[in-house]
Amino acid sequence: MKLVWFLNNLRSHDNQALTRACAAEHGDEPVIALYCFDPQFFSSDPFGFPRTGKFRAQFLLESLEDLQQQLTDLNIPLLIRVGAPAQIIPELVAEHGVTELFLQREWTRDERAALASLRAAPAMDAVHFHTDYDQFLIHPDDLPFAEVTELPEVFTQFRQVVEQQLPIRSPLPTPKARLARNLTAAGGSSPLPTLEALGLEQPAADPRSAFPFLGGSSAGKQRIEDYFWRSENITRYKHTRNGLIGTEYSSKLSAWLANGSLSAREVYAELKRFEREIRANEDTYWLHFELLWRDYFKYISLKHGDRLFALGGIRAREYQWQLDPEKLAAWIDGRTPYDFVNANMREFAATGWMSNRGRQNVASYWAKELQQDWRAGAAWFESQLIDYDVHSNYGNWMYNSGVGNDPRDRRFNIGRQAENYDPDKLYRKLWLGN
Ligand SMILES: Cc1cc2nc3c(=O)[nH]c(=O)nc-3n(C[C@H](O)[C@H](O)[C@H](O)COP(=O)(O)OP(=O)(O)OC[C@H]3O[C@@H](n4cnc5c(N)ncnc54)[C@H](O)[C@@H]3O)c2cc1C
Repeated sequence: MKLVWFLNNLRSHDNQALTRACAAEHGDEPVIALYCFDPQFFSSDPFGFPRTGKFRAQFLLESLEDLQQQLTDLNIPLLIRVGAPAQIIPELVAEHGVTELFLQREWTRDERAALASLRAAPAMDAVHFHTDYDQFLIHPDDLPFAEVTELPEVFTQFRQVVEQQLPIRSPLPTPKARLARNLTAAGGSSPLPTLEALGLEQPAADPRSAFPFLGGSSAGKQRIEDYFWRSENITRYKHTRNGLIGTEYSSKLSAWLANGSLSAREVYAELKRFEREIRANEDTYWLHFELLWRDYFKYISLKHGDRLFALGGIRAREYQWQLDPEKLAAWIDGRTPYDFVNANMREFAATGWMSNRGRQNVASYWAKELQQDWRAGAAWFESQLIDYDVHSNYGNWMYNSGVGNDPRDRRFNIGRQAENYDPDKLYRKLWLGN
């Protein structure tokens, strides 16, 4: 029996692990799928925040429900388990005679540790692991560097190299459906846990939210349909992307990309099709540009490993960091001297979403103006963000805190940012009232 262990690749299309497991050379051998709610990602972090908060947990449950339906259409059961993979997977191996395991390759600290514990389980000795990088736009094997250590530290240099020389692989098709009897292999699909069972409360819907979308590939594809093809707002993207209010100022694709219900390759392929069939302009190009930022932070994390989480960051810079619990609470609650910071933090607390402009400002305020431990800010984001992605979150936090890859080491003038991006105070009024 073959087991596909789903991580942040929650889709049945353009999925290397699933495609390999279903490949013809393996014949009709049963294929089963698994998602593990790993308790380490639902525990409290060192700053006391739940590592996965209610907004992302809700989005994850919706994504899994959608994935389970997609896999059912392929006659593949999706088993759901709550527990450490190093315990759950060996049990499945022993019970069902699993001989091959297929998964997306991850490299960050906690994901590596989970995999190392799994490999160490005696039951796994006879299991063949197949791992593939599947979260990038540009596959690591296609990079023109012999070693990851040769990757440029500055985004522009990275972009110039990858943009000019490199192919972007086409998305893989969804595998063919298996025989109907495969659907009941290993006892068939299992129900999802509730939010309450995960120790979280149901988030209240806020009508002001800029991210009112559901999780899952179906909703992600619908968002591409709406943002690209129906409204054609993608043709205005570069001019609207610094907006603060509503669903349309930016693509909002990040949350589906983060848990892999959409792949970066498929977004890119759809963008290229739109450019061929409707229009290509500077705005449509800019989405490609931003997807390269996403890849860049993944490569920076691949290059620097656990330095991603170090106080001195990848630059090993020494600042006089402090951590004042009252300042942390005031920042989180939106009670700072800056109404622009407060509006963003209130939006974040109420919805799990914040614009890129907001994220830059509140991070700069926390780390550069207050000089508070940037990792506490990053941890609050990790807890709260619907679109949390370990590479993008810690990479951007380092960048904005002066310990990452910003060659100019900028500090935001928050008063001026508020005037430029919220000149009529509409955004601040929306979240703070009058
Ligand atoms: C402090 C801080 C923390 C952040 N944490 C995360 C995070 O955990 N997860 C996350 O996906 N993004 C993170 N970002 C990056 C960025 O803010 C979001 O990707 C973006 O706001 C998501 O909205 P969108 O999908 O509408 O983006 P768009 O503007 O429509 O961009 C399209 C896509 O490009 C990628 N992208 C855009 N900007 C960036 C960027 N600066 N870094 C990496 N990728 C980018 C995203 O995948 C995004 O979906 C963070 C930024 C900051 C300043």
